Amino acid sequence: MEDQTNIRVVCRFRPLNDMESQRSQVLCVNFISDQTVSINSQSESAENLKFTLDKVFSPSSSQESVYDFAAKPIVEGVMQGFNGTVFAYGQTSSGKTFTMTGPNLEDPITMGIIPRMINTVFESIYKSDGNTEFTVKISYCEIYMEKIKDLLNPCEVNLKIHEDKLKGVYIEGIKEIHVGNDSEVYELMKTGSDNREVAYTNMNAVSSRSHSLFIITISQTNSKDYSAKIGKLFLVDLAGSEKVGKTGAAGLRLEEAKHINKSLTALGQVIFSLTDGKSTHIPYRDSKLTRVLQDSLGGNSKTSLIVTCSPSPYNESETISSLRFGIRAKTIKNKPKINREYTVAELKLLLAKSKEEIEKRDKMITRLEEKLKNQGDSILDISTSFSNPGEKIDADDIMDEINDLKIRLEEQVGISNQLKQVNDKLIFDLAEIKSDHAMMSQELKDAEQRTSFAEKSVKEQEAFIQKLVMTNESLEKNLESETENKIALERIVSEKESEIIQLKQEILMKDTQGQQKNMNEFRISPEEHEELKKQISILKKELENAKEQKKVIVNDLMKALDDNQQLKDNQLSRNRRTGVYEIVSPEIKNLKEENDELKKQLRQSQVIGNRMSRVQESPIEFINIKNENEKLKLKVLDLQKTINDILTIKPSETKNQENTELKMMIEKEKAYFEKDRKSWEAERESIMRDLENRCNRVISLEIDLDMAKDSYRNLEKNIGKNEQTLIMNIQRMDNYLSKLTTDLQRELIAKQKLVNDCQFYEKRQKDQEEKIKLLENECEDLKKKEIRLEYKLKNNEEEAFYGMGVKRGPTINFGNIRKPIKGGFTNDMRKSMVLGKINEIGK
Ligand SMILES: Nc1ncnc2c1ncn2[C@@H]1O[C@H](COP(=O)(O)OP(=O)(O)OP(=O)(O)O)[C@@H](O)[C@H]1O
Repeated sequence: MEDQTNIRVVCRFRPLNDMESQRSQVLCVNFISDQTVSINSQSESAENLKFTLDKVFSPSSSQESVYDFAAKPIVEGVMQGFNGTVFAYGQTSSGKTFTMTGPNLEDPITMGIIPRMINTVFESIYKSDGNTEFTVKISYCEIYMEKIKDLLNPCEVNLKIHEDKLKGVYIEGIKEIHVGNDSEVYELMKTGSDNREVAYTNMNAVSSRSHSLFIITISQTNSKDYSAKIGKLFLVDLAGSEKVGKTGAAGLRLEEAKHINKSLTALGQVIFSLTDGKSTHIPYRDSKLTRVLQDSLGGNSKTSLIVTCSPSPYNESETISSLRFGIRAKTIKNKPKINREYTVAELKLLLAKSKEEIEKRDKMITRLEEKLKNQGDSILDISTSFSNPGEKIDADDIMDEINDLKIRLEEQVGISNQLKQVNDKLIFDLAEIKSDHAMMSQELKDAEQRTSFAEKSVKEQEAFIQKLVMTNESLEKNLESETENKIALERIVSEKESEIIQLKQEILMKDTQGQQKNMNEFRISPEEHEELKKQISILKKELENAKEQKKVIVNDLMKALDDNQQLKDNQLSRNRRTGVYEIVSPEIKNLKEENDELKKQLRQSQVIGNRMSRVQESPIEFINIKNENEKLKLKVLDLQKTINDILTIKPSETKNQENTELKMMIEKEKAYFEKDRKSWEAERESIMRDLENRCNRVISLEIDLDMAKDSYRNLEKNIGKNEQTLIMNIQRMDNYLSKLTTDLQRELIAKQKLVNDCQFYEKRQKDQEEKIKLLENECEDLKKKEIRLEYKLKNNEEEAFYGMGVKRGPTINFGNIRKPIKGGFTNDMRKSMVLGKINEIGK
């Protein structure tokens, strides 16, 4: 018979909060003892409001003390393979979340029941002997508006509840996460809490609008005797029972409140039905909450209920109703049992016992048979002794013997039933193993497929890498040719620059002050240089021509001057004769002097003419000539003026004729001078024009040069840019290559892992196959044994009923059990073990 235990119910009062203290500092509660509390109320008598629970915690109680009393025994039970539940019930803001979770998960003082339980679980695991393998799985969900949402997989918002013979009540499809230490659990708690539905209400700044369920599943496997246990722990933080008026709920909050109150009413109904002693139907299915808590309330679970209360008179009625709820729940009886599997040793013992019993029965049967033979067919002679043939026996002895046989028969039936159960279980395990086998074969196939995919992708990547390497090579070639181009260009540019420097030097040599503005940057191309040379030679030629012309002019002028001199001499002699000489002699003298000067200057101009031939070498010469020309021009003008002045002198009548002749001569001279001057002027202008052209040409060449320089700079920049782009491309290619290499390595590792997995699965599969074979053999043996047993039992029954002389079938020999019976594992455990192994391989 299963042991029944009551739900452990405690209540916890929190301190007054700010709002309550402002209303009244007085408490509505009297702590009579550590198990009894009474509420002061105007409406009801104190006696009615006295509540005795398993424990009462005052506002000063610590988190640790609540845990030690209300939760620690539950978690200890879970470690032994029991199911356990701790749930907090109370009005909104009464301290349910504070008690269950606590304000800080990792603070040893304020941490609530859930983190403390996790600590205890892991401590127990660490302390356990090395023969037991544990797995711890966490699930976390909430029931919000009658829908179950997976808090560790928030996209699942409407999970379904199912029930099954082996698993009991469970939430289908809920995410179960394996954990290895308490920090991992805290992380999951935080993640889950972030996904919870909470809201601000008038009563609580962070009020839970849903019931939360934190589920810890602890599986244990003993590696020595293969016994296995599974304990499931439900930690439930209910949404607050609340008065809509007080919380100020409206809209969505009101809808939430309606659902909360509805599910809490259903919980109350379940508790009422469980405890009224009359109900045959327990309305677990009325709400998701009661359905999930089915095992915790009246089922296979050790359960604690923590009723949280406010000590303020303002919440007096809610406190009373919560305590009444607790009192009612206290009478619920649960039937917790260890969720375990038979060990091999236990099964062996069971079989050995059966074997022994069967042998005993066989002996008895033989003896009875012998007796029957000795006694003949008369079954009426019951005075025959069983033990000593021939001796008269007592009828009471025979009746005792028959009773004894009956008891043994019952025992045999019990053993047979047990064996039947074991057999059923083995058949079930066999089916599971077969399905596992199929699953693993599928996984193996998948793994093989993945391996072939991986190999294919590795090949593709290798081809791609090959392609990239080729691209890289061609890019490198391009870069090389670009670099060569660049070097060639640089060479050309440097040649040009040296030419330009040369030209610059040449031009600098020709540079004149004032005419040349800023020739520092002067650079021309060789073509332009050639062009310039050509122009200079043309200029030279022109200059030669001009020189020739000038020579002619100078000769003419010299001749004219000689003629003039002669004329003057004649005039002088004539004047001497006529007495005019005295008058004009100073002017004539001056004129002569001027004439001499002019001659001198003309000679000089010949020198200048020669210098002009060198003008192409230096514009300075040209300027000098120009200046001298200007001076000469001025002198000619002066001379002209003097001649004019002389001509304007009114001589005596006798002189008039000579004067006229002189005038004519002077006019003639003047005409020569004028002609000469004009030709000089023309020559000067042509030189000036030429110079101007050359300057313009130089400027245009300078502009062209600047443009060439710009395009060179652009070219250089572009080359730089191209080079940079190429370098970047190469770097990118390098990076991509190294990434691909890493990917390849990763793929290879994954492939290796897959191969390992495959090997592991293959091995596992072989093991499973062996196990299946073993189990099948064992099944066969058991079946045979069962048949034999049934047969024997039937015989015994018949024998006992009819006495001796009953016809019996042939005797079946019992075969020895050849191999020990190994306890099977549940599917969950097997999976978790596999996962554990995979994780190990992964590490
Ligand atoms: N025992 C306690 N000691 C100190 N402070 C407490 C205690 N219990 C609750 N509190 C404080 O009271 C406030 C409400 O508590 P909590 O949120 O745990 O209430 P609740 O019952 O979970 O409310 P709801 O149902 O609205 O979610 C919080 O600020 C909490 O820190």
